[in-house]
Amino acid sequence: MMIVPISHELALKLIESVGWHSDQLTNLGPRPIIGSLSLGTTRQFRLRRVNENSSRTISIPLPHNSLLIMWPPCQELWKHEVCSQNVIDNLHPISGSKRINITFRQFRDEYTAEWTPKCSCGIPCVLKPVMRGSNIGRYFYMCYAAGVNEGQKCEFFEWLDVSKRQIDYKRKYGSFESI
Ligand SMILES: O=C(O)CCC(=O)C(=O)O
Ligand SMILES: [Fe+2]
Repeated sequence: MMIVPISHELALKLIESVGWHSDQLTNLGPRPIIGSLSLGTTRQFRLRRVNENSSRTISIPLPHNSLLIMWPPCQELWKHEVCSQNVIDNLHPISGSKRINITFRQFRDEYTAEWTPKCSCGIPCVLKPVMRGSNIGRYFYMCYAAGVNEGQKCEFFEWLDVSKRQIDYKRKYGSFESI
């Protein structure tokens, strides 16, 4: 059983489709667990590896009342999408062609905006995993623009020290809820 504290985010959305992405780690922290409850019409949830050029994908149908859990390191190693679909032959008796998605995410206390460094452009950085080489498994902060728009970025770089972040948080606020 997993108890979800009320500080955690519940996002309720009408999701027809969402393109290839990994969920941003910046406010979740490394290795998040993300739950996605589907209601209404069935959609295909597709996964592909971040670093593979091949078009190989895994497809998982998300029928009414199903709970998909993205365990770590899903966000680090995989991208996901929810495909739009021809709904003529896939109507739910109540919602028809509509799908409602409730996403459960834990926004960890020590990864709020307060703890996110700002890059040389003056905007909060994004948190990224190292995907190859000797530092694989570590995380670093980089310019937000570099993450979304290669070429228009500053060169800001800062390692995340997970243990130090937890210690700093405890020192400042005295308690630690998100372990
Ligand atoms: O609709 C879903 O099941 C997943 C939605 C999603 O990937 C997201 O909100 O980041
Ligand atoms: Fe997502």
